[in-house]
Amino acid sequence: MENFRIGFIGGGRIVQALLEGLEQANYLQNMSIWISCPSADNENSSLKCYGNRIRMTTSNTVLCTNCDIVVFGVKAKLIKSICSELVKTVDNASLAQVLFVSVIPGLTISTIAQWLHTQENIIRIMYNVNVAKCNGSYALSSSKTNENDSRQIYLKSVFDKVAYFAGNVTESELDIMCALIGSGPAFFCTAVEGLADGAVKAGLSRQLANTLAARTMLGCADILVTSSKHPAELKNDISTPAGTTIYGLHELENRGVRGAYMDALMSAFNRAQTMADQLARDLK
Ligand SMILES: NC(=O)C1=CN([C@@H]2O[C@H](COP(=O)(O)OP(=O)(O)OC[C@H]3O[C@@H](n4cnc5c(N)ncnc54)[C@H](OP(=O)(O)O)[C@@H]3O)[C@@H](O)[C@H]2O)C=CC1
Ligand SMILES: O=C(O)[C@@H]1CCC=N1
Repeated sequence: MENFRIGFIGGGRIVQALLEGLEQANYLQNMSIWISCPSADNENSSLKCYGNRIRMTTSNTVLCTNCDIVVFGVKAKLIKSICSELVKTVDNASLAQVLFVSVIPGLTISTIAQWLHTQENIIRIMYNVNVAKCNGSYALSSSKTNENDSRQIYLKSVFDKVAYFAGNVTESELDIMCALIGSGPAFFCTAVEGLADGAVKAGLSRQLANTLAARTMLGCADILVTSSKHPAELKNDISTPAGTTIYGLHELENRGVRGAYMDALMSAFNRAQTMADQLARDLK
C-alpha cells in the first residue's frame, strides 16, 4: 500500500494519543507525518520526543502543501480561519488533491467544503484517547467516492492499528459516536473516581483504591467485549440474593445513575449538533 504523507493541523491531546498508539504498535516509523501548531518551535513541546520522525511547522500552509492527507485536530472555533488561510495561500488545484479529515464534533462536511471551496475530498473521523494503548474505537463518515480513495483506505489501515472500527456512518450517527466513544472515556473516569473515593472513605489507600477501581472496570469491559454477555446478565451474575452488590445497586438506582448516563450521552450529542448549527450559521 502506498505510504501517504499525513499532516495534522494541531498537535494536542487527541493527536498525541494517536502517535503514542502508533509508536506502541511499531508503526510510526513506517509513516511520514507532519504536524503544524503555534508551539512547533518550542523546545519544551511534548512532541519533541519524536525527534526527526515527525516534521513540525508553525505554518498550516507548509503542512498542507507537503501532505496527501490533512487532519484538522484543533478546536472547532479555529477551523473557519484556518480554512480561509489555506484558501488564500494554497492554489485550488493543490487543495483538491488533499484528503481533508476532521475529528471535530458536529462540524459537517458541507460546512468545511464551503470554507475550503472544495467538494468531494473531505471526510470525518471520530476516535478516542484509548488509541494511546492500541485499544481505541473509531468511526468515519465519508461518501462512496472517498470510500474507494486510496488515501482513505491508507488512513483506515493506520487507525486499524490502534482502534476498533465501528463503521462508515452518517454524520448524525458520527455525533452519537462522538458522545459515546469520544466523550465516553471521561464519563467512565467519573465512575472510577467515585468508586475509588468510596473505597478511600471506607479506609483503603488512595493508590490502591484508584488502581483497583480502574482494573475492575478493565476486567469487566474485557468480559463484555469478548463474550456475548449482556451487561444486565453480568450484573445479575454478581448480585447474590440479599448480598452486598444488590444493596449497592439499590443506591445507584435511587440516584438514577442510568438516567444520568443517558442524559450525559444525549447532552454531549446535542452539544455536537448545536456546535454544528452555530458553525454553519457563521457561513452566512
Ligand atoms: N481530546 C479528546 O479526547 C478528543 C478531541 N476531539 C477533538 O479534537 C480537537 C482537538 O482536541 P484536543 O487535542 O483535545 O485539543 P488540545 O487543546 O489538546 O490541542 C489543540 C491543538 O491545536 C493547536 N492549535 C491551536 N491553534 C492552532 C492553529 N491556528 N493552527 C494549528 N494548530 C493550532 C494547539 O497548538 P499549541 O499546542 O501550539 O497551542 C494544540 O496542539 C477538538 O476539536 C476536539 O473536540 C475529538 C475526539 C476526542
Ligand atoms: O469534548 C470534546 O470536545 C472532545 C470531543 C470528544 C471528546 N472530547
